[in-house]
Amino acid sequence: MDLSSMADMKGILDSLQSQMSQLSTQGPRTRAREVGSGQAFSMDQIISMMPKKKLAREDFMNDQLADLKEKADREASLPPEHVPLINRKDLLGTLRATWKAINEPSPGQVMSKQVIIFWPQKYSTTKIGDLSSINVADLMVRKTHKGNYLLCRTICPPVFDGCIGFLLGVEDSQGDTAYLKLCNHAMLLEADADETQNIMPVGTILVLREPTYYTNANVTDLPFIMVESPSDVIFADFDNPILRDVSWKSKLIVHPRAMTGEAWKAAGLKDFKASRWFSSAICFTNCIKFGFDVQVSRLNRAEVYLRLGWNNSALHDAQVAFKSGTLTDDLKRKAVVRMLKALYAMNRYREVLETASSLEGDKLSGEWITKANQRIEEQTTGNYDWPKLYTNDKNANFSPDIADFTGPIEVKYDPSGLRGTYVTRDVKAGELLIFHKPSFCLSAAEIAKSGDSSLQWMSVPALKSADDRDTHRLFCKAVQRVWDDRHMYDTLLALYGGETVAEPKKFPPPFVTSPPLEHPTRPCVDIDVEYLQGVSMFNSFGSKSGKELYVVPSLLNHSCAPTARREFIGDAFALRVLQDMKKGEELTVSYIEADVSYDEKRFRMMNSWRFNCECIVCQADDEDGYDARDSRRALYHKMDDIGNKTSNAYDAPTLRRLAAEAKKTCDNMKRTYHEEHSRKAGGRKYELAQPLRLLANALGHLGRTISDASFIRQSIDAKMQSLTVSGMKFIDKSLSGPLPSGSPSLPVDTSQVPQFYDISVLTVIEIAHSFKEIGDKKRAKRWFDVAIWSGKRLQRRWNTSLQTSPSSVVGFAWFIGSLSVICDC
Ligand SMILES: C[S@@+](CC[C@H](N)C(=O)[O-])C[C@H]1O[C@@H](n2cnc3c(N)ncnc32)[C@H](O)[C@@H]1O
Repeated sequence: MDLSSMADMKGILDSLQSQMSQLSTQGPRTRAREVGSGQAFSMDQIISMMPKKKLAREDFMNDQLADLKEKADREASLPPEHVPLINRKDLLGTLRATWKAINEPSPGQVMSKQVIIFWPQKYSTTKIGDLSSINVADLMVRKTHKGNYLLCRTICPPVFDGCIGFLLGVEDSQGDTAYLKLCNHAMLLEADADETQNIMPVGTILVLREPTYYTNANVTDLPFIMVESPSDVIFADFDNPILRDVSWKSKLIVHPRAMTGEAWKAAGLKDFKASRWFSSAICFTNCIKFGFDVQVSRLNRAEVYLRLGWNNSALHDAQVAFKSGTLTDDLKRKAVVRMLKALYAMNRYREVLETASSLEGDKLSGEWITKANQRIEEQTTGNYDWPKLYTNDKNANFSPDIADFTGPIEVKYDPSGLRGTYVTRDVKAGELLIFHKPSFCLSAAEIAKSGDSSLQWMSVPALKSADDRDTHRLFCKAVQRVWDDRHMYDTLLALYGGETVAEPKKFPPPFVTSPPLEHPTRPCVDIDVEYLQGVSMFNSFGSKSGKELYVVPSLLNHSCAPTARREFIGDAFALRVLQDMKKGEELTVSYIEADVSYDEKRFRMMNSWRFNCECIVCQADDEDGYDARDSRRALYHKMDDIGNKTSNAYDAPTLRRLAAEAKKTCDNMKRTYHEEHSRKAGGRKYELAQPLRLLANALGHLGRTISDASFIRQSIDAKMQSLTVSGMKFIDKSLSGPLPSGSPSLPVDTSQVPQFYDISVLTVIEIAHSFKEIGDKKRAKRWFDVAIWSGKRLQRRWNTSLQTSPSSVVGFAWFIGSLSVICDC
C-alpha cells in the first residue's frame, strides 16, 4: 500500500481514530448516559431498559461493547506473526496528518474523543539488566516480547493524540522504523506542547521494556508498539551503560537542548519560571551529570521535586546539598527550609521539630515548631479548630493544613469475605473517627481549567466507561503520586481495584522506604496501570473541591442505612458516627444519595461499584417487587409536579385542591410499601420522605393562607412522618396539649443522628417554626433544641452557617436569624 499521498492517509487516520481517538460531532448530553452506548438517556429510561431483576456485570455489555469484545477475541485467537516493516516516509507522513487532524480540526467540527482499551494493559517488572535486546525487525504482532527490550530513538517530535497518549516515530540502531504509542505518562500529559518537546526532542533515546506489538484493527499494515505503563519506557541519557557499543546506522540530525552544564542550568531556570517542573527537573539533573554547580543544582532540583510532590527525593537532594559542606549560610538555610517542607508534606512532624531546631535564632524555626506541634496534637487527639475550618471552607480551593486523624477503627473481613472498616471500641453518635487529607486529588480548579469533557474512556475487559477526561486525569495524579513513593504504591495496591484485576494486597502493607529517584523520568516502582486505574475508579470521591482519593476512607463499604456520615471540609474528608455503636460493628457510609429509588440505586451501584446492595432498606424495596416500585416512581414524579404547582399557588381553592391531591398521592405511595417489609427496614421508606415534605408544604401553605391552625398541625405531622421514613426515631410526636409528663427534654431518640442530615435539620427547624406560628412556644423551643442538638452532635457547620449565612436556608433567612439568637449556637 502506497501511503505517501494524503488520500491514502485517510484510512490510517480512520484507524488511528478508532484505536485511540474518534473525531466526531456530537449533540449535547443529558443527565445520564448508558455505559458505553454513546447515547444519552434519562435515568428513568435507563431503568426501563435494564432487566427487572438484580443486575450483574454482564448487564453492562451493550451492543457496542459486544462488538468490540468480539473483535478483540477474534484478534486474540490468531497467532503472533511477523509483519512488513513500516517505511519511514509513510510513518512521518501519517504522524503529520494526525497532528493536523487533531490540532487543526475543520471549522465547526466538535471534537469528541474515545479511548478504547481492548486488552488488559501490560506492564513489565523485569529489570533491564535481565532483559536482552531485540530490534524492530524482530517484533511480532499480537505478542508481548517477554524477556526483551527494544532500544530506539525518536525521529520526530511527539504528537499528543488528544486522549491519553503520544504518538511517535522511532527507529532502532539498524535504522528500521516503528510506530509507537506512549500512553498514560502522567508527566507528559501534564506538559504543554513546548515542554513535551523539551522533554522528548528528536533523537531522544528510549528503552522499551518487554514491548507489545499490536495489529491495527482497520489498517492491518500499520502495526504499533504500545507502551501503557510509564515505567516501561526508560529515557536513556548519554551516560547510560546500555548505549555502550551501540552505533546508529541512520543519520539523524539532532539538536540537543544544551551541551554544557551551564546551559542546562539556564534551561532549568527558564523552565522553572514557566512552571514546567518536569523538564526543569531533567535540566537540573543534567547539570549534576555535567558536574556543574552540583550542590546548587541539587537544591534547585529539590525545589522542583517539592512542586511535583516528590517529597522523598526533594528531602534527599536537600540533605545531600546541606551535608556537602560547600554551601554558603544562605544556601544552607534554603536547604533546611526545603527539608522542612518535604518532611512536613510527608507528615513527619517529629522530624520537622528536630530539623527546625537547627535553625535556632531564625524566626522561621519558631513558625515550623508551632505548626508541627499543632499537627502532632491533632493527630493524637482529633481536636481541630472547627469554627476556623468551617469559615475557611467558604473559600474556593480550600485545602486545610491539618494532620490526619484516625480514630478507633480497624480493617477486617466479614464472614462473607467482604473487607470493611470496624470500630475497635464503643463509640457515641457524632464521634469523629476519620479526618484525612487526600492522598492525591484533581482540584476543581484543574477540572475547570481543562474545560474538556469530550473524552469517553471505555475498557472492554472491565466493561466500564467513563464519560470525562477527569477520571483519567485523576489516575494520572495517582501515577505522579507513586512515582517517588514506593510505600504509597504498595498502599494503593492494597485497595480494591475492581473485579477484573488481582485481589488487593493485605491492608495496611508493611512500611517500606523509597530510595530517591535515580532520574526524574524513571519512577521508583513498576506501575501496574490497570490496577491503579481500578483503584482510582472504585475508591475516589467527588466533592466540591474536585475528585479525591483518601486511603483509609477507601476501606468503607456502602449501606443505604449507614452507620457513619462523611463530610468534606475543603478537600479534607471527615467521618462521624451517626449512631451509638458497639465495639466490632461495621462503619458504613452511603455512596450515593440514599433517597433515590431502589432501581436507580441498583443501576448506579452495579455500574460504578459492581455490587448489589443487600442492606435492610434494599431488601425491603426488593421484596416489594418491581411493579410496586414502578408505581412508586411514577407517584414520586407526580408529587414533584404537585410541589411545583403548590409553590406557585396563592388562592385558597387551588391550595385546597393541591393539598388534597398531595395527600391522596402520598397515601397511594404509602400503599406501594409492604408494611411487613418496611418493618424489617426499621420503618425506612426513603423515597417517601420528599413527597411527605411536599405534602407538608402544601398543607402549611394552605393553613397560612386561610389562617387555619389545624392545617399547620397536619403539616407538622407530615413533616414528622417524613423524618420517620428517613429513619429518625421519635419519643414524642404530640402536636398539641401539655407536653407528655416525664418525657425527656428532646422529643427524638438521641442515640442516633438523622442520616439525611441537612434536609432533616431543615425539616426540624421548619417544625419548630410551625409550632411557633401556632403559638406553641414550648414545642417550638423543644424542636429548636433538636436542631441544635443534631448540629452540635454531628458537626459544627450548621452552627456556623446559621450565624454567618442564614440565607443559605432558602425561605428561612429571617427565622434562622432569630434562631441563632435563641439558641446560643
Ligand atoms: C471503596 S471499596 C470499599 C472497600 C472494599 N470492600 C475493600 O475491600 O477495599 C468499594 C467496593 O467494595 C465493595 N462493596 C462496598 N460496599 C458493599 C456492599 N454493601 N456490599 C457488597 N460489596 C460492597 C464493592 O466491591 C465496591 O466496589
